Parts: sequence; structure tokens; C-alpha cells
Amino acid sequence: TDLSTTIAGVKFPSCVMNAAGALCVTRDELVALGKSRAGAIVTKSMTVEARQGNPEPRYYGFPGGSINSMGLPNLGYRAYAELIPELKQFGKPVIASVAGLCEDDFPTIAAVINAAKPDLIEVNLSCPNIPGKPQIGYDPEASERLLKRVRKVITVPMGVKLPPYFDPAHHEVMGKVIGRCEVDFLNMINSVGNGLVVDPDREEVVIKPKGGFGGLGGTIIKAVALANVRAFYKIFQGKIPIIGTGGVMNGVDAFEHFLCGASAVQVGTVLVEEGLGAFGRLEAELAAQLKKKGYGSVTECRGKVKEL
Ligand SMILES: O=C(O)c1[nH]c(=O)[nH]c(=O)c1I
Repeated sequence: TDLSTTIAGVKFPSCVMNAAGALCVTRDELVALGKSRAGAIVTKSMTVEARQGNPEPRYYGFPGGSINSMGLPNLGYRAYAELIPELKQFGKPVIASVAGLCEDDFPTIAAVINAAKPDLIEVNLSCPNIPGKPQIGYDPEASERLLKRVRKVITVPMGVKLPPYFDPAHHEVMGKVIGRCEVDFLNMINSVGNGLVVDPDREEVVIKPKGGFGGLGGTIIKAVALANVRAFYKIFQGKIPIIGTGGVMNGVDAFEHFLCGASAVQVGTVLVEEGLGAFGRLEAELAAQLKKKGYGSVTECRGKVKEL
């Protein structure tokens, strides 16, 4: 079974890769991703200055998912610009995830990162965990302004990592914004922002930042992720490739993302919980599922989910 995929003209040896944020902050983590079965190396979203991130505990896994308020811990964009040439030696695409603490940070980072020639750049409009900072992706005007500014300085394929939307009207509005910004791929969804997990025995929240509020990931968000993948796949009639992120814990979850229109999938929670070995398991399970269903590749089943 062929598990390779192509996004914006870039060939991925496997359609399963890490989500920005999962095991991808340090050089050692990124090199380990390069040596693993991951289909790409996706960096942690980067800011201008290096950051320690939020106070711990800031990640908590539980049956069904995870909650995090990492607070953008990363080496700073200059360090990743220096790392990119080394990371490109592993025979798989390097995706640089660009964030920023303010709108002006994004083009500053994007211009320097673009010069380091990652295979693709993913603009993260959906970090939910910077205290006092609303998600850019929930502000269409700010999203359009920012995407147009970074598009001017990015010459490699540019994608956007979107937060979950919960209303078709929002899918429509963001679809129009994206259509006006020459976006080469989409990635959805980021974590479901500002959830709250409580430990009933200790009668406490489980993470420290923001009173325990954090982004949700894992099985519990799969249905939200699939809805967003499907909504944007339909809006763009499959013409903009979509990376499906959210709730992929096994091969069947990944298959569901492809049926809804994804061209590749990213994994976060399952990677943090299981480690890099998850890639081998996910690939084997996805290959078995495709074989069982009579599909020769993920491309064959893309967008094939039937309505009633
Ligand atoms: O807290 C984080 O660092 C973080 N956490 C997330 O769940 N999504 C993001 O985009 C980010 I930048």
C-alpha cells in the first residue's frame, strides 16, 4: 500500500508526521524525528526570541486526550534557521512552523526562515495559550492582513494552521480569507482552545497556566477536526491540500481524516503519550485499513466519505 503523499508539489515519503509542538522543540528532538518513520519533520512554532514557555505542569494526558498550555517554548527563529539545512538531510520534507507574539513578528520570522529554505512553511494562526492574546485565527481581518504580509516574503509553499471553527458561517468567512491570500495548503485543526480538565480526587485543575485552561487534543477532538477538514475540503472542492490534525490515535482515525478530504495527517497527543514508535504502528494500521477497504493509496480514498 502506498502511504506516500504530495502536498503543494512536495513529496512526502509517508503521509503521517508530527504536529508542530509534539517532540519537536530541540535539535535532538528534530533529528530523532528525521531518523524515525515520520513522513516529515515539523518544527515547534517559533517566535523571535527563545522562550521557556509557561510554568509547569503545562501538559496533562488522560484517557481520551490531552490538555496543554505550553506557552510557545522554542529556541527562537534564528536557531531553527540554522538547523534547517541539517534537518533537510533526512530525505523527508522539513516544515517550519511560524508563530509570533504579535503581528509584526510573523513577517520578520518568515523572511529569515524562508531564506533557510524549509520545504514548506506553516503559519500558525491558532496558538491558544499566550495569556492575554486571542487567537489570530478567530479574527478574519487580522488573519487576512497577516497572511498577505507573510505571503510577500515566503517563496516556498505556504500553509496556514487553523483553529477549530464551530459554525458553517465561520467556515465560509475563513474560506474567503484563505482564497484571497494565495495559500498553498491548510492544516486543521489546532487544539480546541481553552478547555478545562479537573481532577475530582484532588479537587484541582491539572495544569498551572491560565487557571488550568488549555488546548485540548486527542480522541475527544476528532469529531471537531473531521468536521473542519470536511468543511474546507468542500469549500475548496479539494483544490487546496489539507493536512488533517486532531484525534488521530490509530490507523482508522487517520483513514477517517483521508475520507473527509485530508492529503496527510499530523499527530500530537499520541506522539507525546507513545513516543516515536507510534509512527510505525500508525502506518501499519493505516496500510491494513486501506487494504481491507480495497484502496491502493491514501490518494484513492481522499474525500470519498459519503453523505446519506
Ligand atoms: O502552548 C503552545 O505552545 C501551543 N499549544 C497548542 O496547543 N497549540 C499551539 O499552536 C501552541 I504555539
